[in-house]
Amino acid sequence: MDVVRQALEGRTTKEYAGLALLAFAAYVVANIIYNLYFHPLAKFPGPRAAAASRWWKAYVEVYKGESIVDRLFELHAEYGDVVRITPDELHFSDPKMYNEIYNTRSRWDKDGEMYAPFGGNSTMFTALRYHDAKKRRDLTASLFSRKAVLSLQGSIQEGLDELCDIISARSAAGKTTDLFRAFRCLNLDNVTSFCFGWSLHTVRAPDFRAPPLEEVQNSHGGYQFWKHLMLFRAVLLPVLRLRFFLLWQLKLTGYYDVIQKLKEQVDTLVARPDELEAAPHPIIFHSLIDPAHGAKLSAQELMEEANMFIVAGIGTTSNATGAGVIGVLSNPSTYDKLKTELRTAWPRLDEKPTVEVFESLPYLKAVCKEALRLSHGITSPMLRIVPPQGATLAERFVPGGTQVGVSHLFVHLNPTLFPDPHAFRPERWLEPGAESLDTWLVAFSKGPRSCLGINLGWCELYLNIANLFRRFDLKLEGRAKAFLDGPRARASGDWKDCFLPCFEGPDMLIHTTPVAD
Ligand code: HEM
Repeated sequence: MDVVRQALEGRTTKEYAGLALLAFAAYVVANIIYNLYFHPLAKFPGPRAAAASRWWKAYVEVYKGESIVDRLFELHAEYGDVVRITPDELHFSDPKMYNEIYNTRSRWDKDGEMYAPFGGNSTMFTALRYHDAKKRRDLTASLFSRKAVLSLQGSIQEGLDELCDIISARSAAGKTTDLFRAFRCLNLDNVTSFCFGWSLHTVRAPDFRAPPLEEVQNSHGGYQFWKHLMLFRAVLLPVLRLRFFLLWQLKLTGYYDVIQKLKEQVDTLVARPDELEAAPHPIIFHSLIDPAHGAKLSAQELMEEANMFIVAGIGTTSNATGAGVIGVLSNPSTYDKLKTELRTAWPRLDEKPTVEVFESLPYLKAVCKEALRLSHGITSPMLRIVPPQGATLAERFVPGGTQVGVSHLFVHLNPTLFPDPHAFRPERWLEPGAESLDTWLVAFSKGPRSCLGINLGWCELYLNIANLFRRFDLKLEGRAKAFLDGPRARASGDWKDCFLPCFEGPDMLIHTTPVAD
């Protein structure tokens, strides 16, 4: 210490700054040398720049604006089944590793950096530890059971009826419809009415350009920035929150409408829990607020949990619907088979079948599975932390603390499991032995952190596809947002990986003609 003190004594500010810079440079160099030669993952293959520093991945995702999944396909082709893509992170390409990492036995923590941009770790989705998430999950799980979802299918069908009326009116006026936007609106309305008992009726927005959704869509690009820049996040997130707060105070429209409505509801229910009785059906607040003992979570936690359901529920379901629509329209024989099956099961338009009937239709089911396969659910590798004792993955020992993941694309686009993987081919789910493929449909993920909303997601998807293709003749105008027809060299086609796929391609404009019975 004396040596350090002597070295620092009597220096000018400039010299102090120089020394600090030198110390920092020495730290960076030492860190790089450690990462390359002495780190427990040093023997795993991958680009040297990626092994040296986290900045390589940040460079690809933030500076170059690329999807890491595209790089991962190239890297696995070069280095094999396991690739080190940051000093502490491994990605696996073998679909079998998906089941090793995301399964009911393993209760590995989520990675803090990946989930931090969604705001703290106070919700079920962002809680890093399994036990914390489970406590929250248990509170609302019954609301998302198959029985509960089926009992509320009528309200989802009502929303679809309104959407179909709007599409019919547009068609009568000679307008095409951006079905990607239309279904995002519908899914937002569904999530709020299912979870909170009210709807903003965003399907009524002109051209389905609902301000809350346009804002969410435009803010997706920021995800990679916030994920990587820890320092920025620590300093800027409070500033950003202040901005949100000010905008909200100024009563600007957009996502603040949603937050405002939620806040009014939460404040009312926390103050007067007996008002829950006025809800049209069981909602999440029945589970989170006990009329006898008050709220189980604070008002702030209730708000965050509620907001999380919206974030989790809109993009995923509408992406799957979009992939289904594009997929069916990309092949005339798929279109004809689906229409024929739907017409037989639903002969009179005014007698709408239930979702249980739709679930029994083999071709529709295969279309929905193919839509989920090619929309992927979540596209980023969902990083999990190997527990302290380490684990054996792909026949190699992986030390505790390592971030590991398998992107859904490496399962869904695996050519051995799904030959000609980019093709939308529902028939693959109907061929002999196809039941075994179900294991590899991982759009909702697997294990204890898999999707809580899976029953709602399936129910919406069946109803969306069935109603659209039974009630309208559809024709794609030009090229659409592509899940399927993007350049094959880029696995991601027209989207960028922002946790979910974030679309950059042209609008999904569809000519719709209402059909008579
Ligand atoms: C097709 C539709 C959907 C797909 C493909 C999907 C996919 C997923 C995936 C892959 C996860 C795991 C995320 C991770 O581990 O990082 C997840 C989690 C979750 N999803 Fe979904 N989701 C869909 C619809 C919904 C809906 C409609 C809701 C509810 C409104 C919902 C609520 C949730 C919640 C609460 C979690 C967090 C579970 C936890 O961490 O324990 N999802 N979803």
